[in-house]
Amino acid sequence: MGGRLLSIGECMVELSQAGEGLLRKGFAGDTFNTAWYARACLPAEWSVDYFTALGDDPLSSEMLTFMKEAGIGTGFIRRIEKSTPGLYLITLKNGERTFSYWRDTAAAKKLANDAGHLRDAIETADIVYFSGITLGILAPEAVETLLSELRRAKAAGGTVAFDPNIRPRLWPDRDYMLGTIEAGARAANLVLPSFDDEATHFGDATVAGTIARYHALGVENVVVKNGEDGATLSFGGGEPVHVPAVRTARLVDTTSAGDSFNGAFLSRLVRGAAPQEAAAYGAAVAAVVIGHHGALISPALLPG
Ligand SMILES: O=C(O)C(=O)C[C@H](O)[C@H](O)CO
Repeated sequence: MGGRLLSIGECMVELSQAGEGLLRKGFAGDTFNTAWYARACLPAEWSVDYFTALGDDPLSSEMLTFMKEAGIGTGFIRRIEKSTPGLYLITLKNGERTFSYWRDTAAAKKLANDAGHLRDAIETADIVYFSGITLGILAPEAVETLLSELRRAKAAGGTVAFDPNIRPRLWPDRDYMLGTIEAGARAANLVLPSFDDEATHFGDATVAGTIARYHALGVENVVVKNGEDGATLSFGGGEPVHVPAVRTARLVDTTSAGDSFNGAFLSRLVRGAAPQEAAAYGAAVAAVVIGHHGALISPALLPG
């Protein structure tokens, strides 16, 4: 049986290294990356839609075509006059990535300005996915609009999945950032944080500490990703389960490791796989993704 996954956030123009003095242009952004990997891993009976706002410029049109060609639904994407998409550049040091951004005026900042439009998209989805980056690019009123629609979906019995994906540069101050990430988690029933981010920003000493903190906020299901130390899952009050990472033969670029894990994990979970089995698949997909440059790799390279 099929269904519909909706991912909400910002897709940017991505510049990644392509040899001496050359940059490759791609399109990526955390929630879009997750949509991409979910699309690649789900059967055709499932649809995957992306929700954002784009400009009316040629690059926005190119991005839309790219999404459509990947089989991702673009029917809810609004175009905003005289706007352009954001852009980011990946700089690598031993495979570990750093990002530089040009996104302050991106059309995506207006994605949650229309509550009715958000509701139309969210109401018909079986699972909705968003991140701390989605919240970080929005004005406070728009954060509230988005979160209230997500709370509604959760109350109606839907799955709302959230990756805190903490990017301090997006936020005006630390307290607002942490408070808004917590509000995002409370609107969700599945949270997929990365331990290094949580340790750095929330001060968690252990993975168990991260799990306990999200359960204390009322989140039912928590999946903590911890790089090469694997993932720990705590579902519905059961005992936490550890799933090891899959070793990669060559580490090229860690961009999108967590996003691809999320997409592959959700693609199995929504079809009834046990969380542990879904996480093992997420780990296998992420291990392949970090062997290549940029956030998105060809679906043909992914394990089945
Ligand atoms: O950092 C961001 O805002 C991005 O969305 C860029 C990358 O694709 C993303 O961070 C990878 O997780």
